[in-house]
Formats: sequence, structure tokens, C-alpha cells
Amino acid sequence: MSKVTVVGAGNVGATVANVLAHQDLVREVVVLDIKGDMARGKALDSWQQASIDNYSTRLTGTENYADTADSDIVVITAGIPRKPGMSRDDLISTNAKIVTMVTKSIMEHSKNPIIIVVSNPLDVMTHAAYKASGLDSSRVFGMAGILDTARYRAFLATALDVSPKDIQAMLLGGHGDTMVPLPRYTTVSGIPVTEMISEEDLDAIVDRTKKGGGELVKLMGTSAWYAPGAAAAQMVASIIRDENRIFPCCAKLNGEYGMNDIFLGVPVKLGKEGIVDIIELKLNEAEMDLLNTSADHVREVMEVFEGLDIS
Ligand SMILES: NC(=O)C1=CN([C@@H]2O[C@H](COP(=O)(O)OP(=O)(O)OC[C@H]3O[C@@H](n4cnc5c(N)ncnc54)[C@H](O)[C@@H]3O)[C@@H](O)[C@H]2O)C=CC1
Ligand SMILES: O=C([O-])CC(=O)C(=O)O
Repeated sequence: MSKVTVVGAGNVGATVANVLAHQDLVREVVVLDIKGDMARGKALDSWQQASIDNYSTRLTGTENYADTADSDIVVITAGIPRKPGMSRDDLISTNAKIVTMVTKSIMEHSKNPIIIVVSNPLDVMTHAAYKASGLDSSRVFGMAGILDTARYRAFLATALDVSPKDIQAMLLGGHGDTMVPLPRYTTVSGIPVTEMISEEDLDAIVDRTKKGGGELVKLMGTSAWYAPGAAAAQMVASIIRDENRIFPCCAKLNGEYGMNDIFLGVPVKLGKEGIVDIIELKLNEAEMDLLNTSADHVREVMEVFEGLDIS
């Protein structure tokens, strides 16, 4: 495995490329954007950082899909981000066209890549890429849960005054305000989080996590990029290293959690062929209700997608 393409050289795409280069895991990262000079500029800037930060990964920028030929992994970040007052779902008509077009162009030059989708609204854009690619669903999935749990872990680390490194957490559902952080599956160095924080404080953190993307949009006028970029790069690393790490990712369900034909955040094992396994948690009734509500919301956005004229 040695070639990764990142589509979109904006805030998230440039960060994914830069973090990946720092991991020094792949021979080549190609950054593609309709703004070719922006892609070339950001790739060149990152490449000029190589001797300072000690990596060999070669970065190049382009607007030409021929340069993405034979990519092992493609990370799609192309599309518009939201502005204050918007929901991720408001991006659908613009981003559905972009993600579909990008995926088709990628598939003209790479036979069997793994595609990681980042563009929003995430769950439905992952479906769009899956549909446009014709790839097996084990090779097309979305980044959201690593970011959402990272926010949850950061808020908990602040509240408990501990390192975020020691907080382990799982989260399910769509990448929106209906996402389902799981306190029952949250530990601090093996200690159940519920033994370390009051129910009231934990509820407030769960609520803040659900709205975590919006909090940053409000602060910055556009959406986040450092943690999202690092999260996508972490998925790439698990695949390249064939590590079988378990992360919450947006995956196509084939009967798991009693659902079919829907892309939703669930724990998956990520290895060199993509999703090796989807892990089914033994949810209690309240958790299952929350997951069903989140799935219903994703289905509503799917209906909007099905009604769009993408061609
Ligand atoms: N899944 C997640 O957790 C997250 C998702 N996002 C989403 O990622 C997407 C990108 O966000 P940012 O990087 O902040 O936006 P940005 O505006 O900084 O960058 C987007 C880039 O996409 C490029 N682009 C647009 N159409 C294209 C096309 N047809 N082909 C190639 N490139 C194209 C633009 O020229 C621009 O450089 C947004 O949809 C945003 O909502 C952002 C953060 C987290
Ligand atoms: O909030 C947004 O629009 C971008 C995103 O998905 C996130 O940062 O979680």
C-alpha cells in the first residue's frame, strides 16, 4: 500500500494530507482539487516541511484525475462546509453532486480503491460514494465516529482533569445531533466513567458532544479541520498497517442492529481490505431507541438524496 489520494485541498483535505505525511506511512499522497493551484500549493508547502519534521512521504497537488491512478486509498473531503445557522443536511444538494462526480472520476483511474468519505452530510454522502463507485461496502465508509468520540473524550478529559489518552469511548448513529454517545461503553483507564462523574455532568457532556460540530462552526464561521483531518488519517493508518483497530465509522449495515441498506455509525474493525468486521454491541432498550431515532433521521436525509437530480 503506498498511494493515497485526498480529494479536496481545503481545510480538512489539506490537514489529512499533512497529518498522513507526518505519519510517514505511505510513499505518495496526491491532493486533488478543482482549484489545482491551491492543491499544488498546499502539497508543496507540506513537502517542504518534510526535512524539518523528518518524513519521506511525497506530496503532490493536481486537478487532474489521471494523477490519482492506482490509488490504494482515497479520502473524499470535496464539498462545501456549513456556515453558522446551517445544519449539515443543508449541504446535501451541492455535496451530493460533488461526491458522486468525484467518486466516478476516481473510479476511472483506480480499480479497487478503499474510499473514506468525509464530506457532509456524512452518512448520506458515504451512501452516494458507495453507489457511484460500485465497490463492495467493505471498501466504502465514512469518517465521523472517531471525531465525535474524540470530542467526547476531550470534554471528559477537561471535566475529570485527566489525559484524553486514558479515555476509551464508543458512539453510534448518524453524524448529526442525533448521534448516540454511549456512557455504558466509556471507561477511564478501565474504570467505568459513571464511577467518576455525576449523571448530570455526564449528560451535559453527551449533549455538548452531539452539538460539537456546531459549536465550532459558531466560533469560526466554518467547520472544524484539525481533529477531522487527524481522524481520517487515523483510519488510513489502520488500513495501511493492517492493524484491525476498532473505530466507530459510518458503514453500510447488512442486518446488523436489525437494519439493512443504511449507512450509519457503528464499531468496525479496519484492516488492509477495509472493513473486516462490524461489531454488534448488546444495546439496552434505551440505547436501541436512540439508535433507531438516529437511523430514522438518516433515512429522512436519504429520501432527500433519492429525490435529487444528480446527473
Ligand atoms: N465527517 C466529518 O466529521 C466532517 C466533515 N466535514 C465536511 O468536509 C467537507 C470539507 O470541509 P472543509 O475542508 O472545511 O471545506 P473547504 O471549503 O475548506 O474545502 C473544500 C474543498 O473542496 C473543493 N472542491 C469543491 N468541489 C470539488 C470538486 N468537484 N472536486 C474537487 N474538489 C472540490 C473546494 O475547492 C475546496 O478546496 C465539508 O462538506 C464539511 O462539512 C468537515 C469536518 C468534519
Ligand atoms: O460540523 C460540521 O459541519 C462539520 C462536521 O461534521 C464536524 O465538525 O463534526
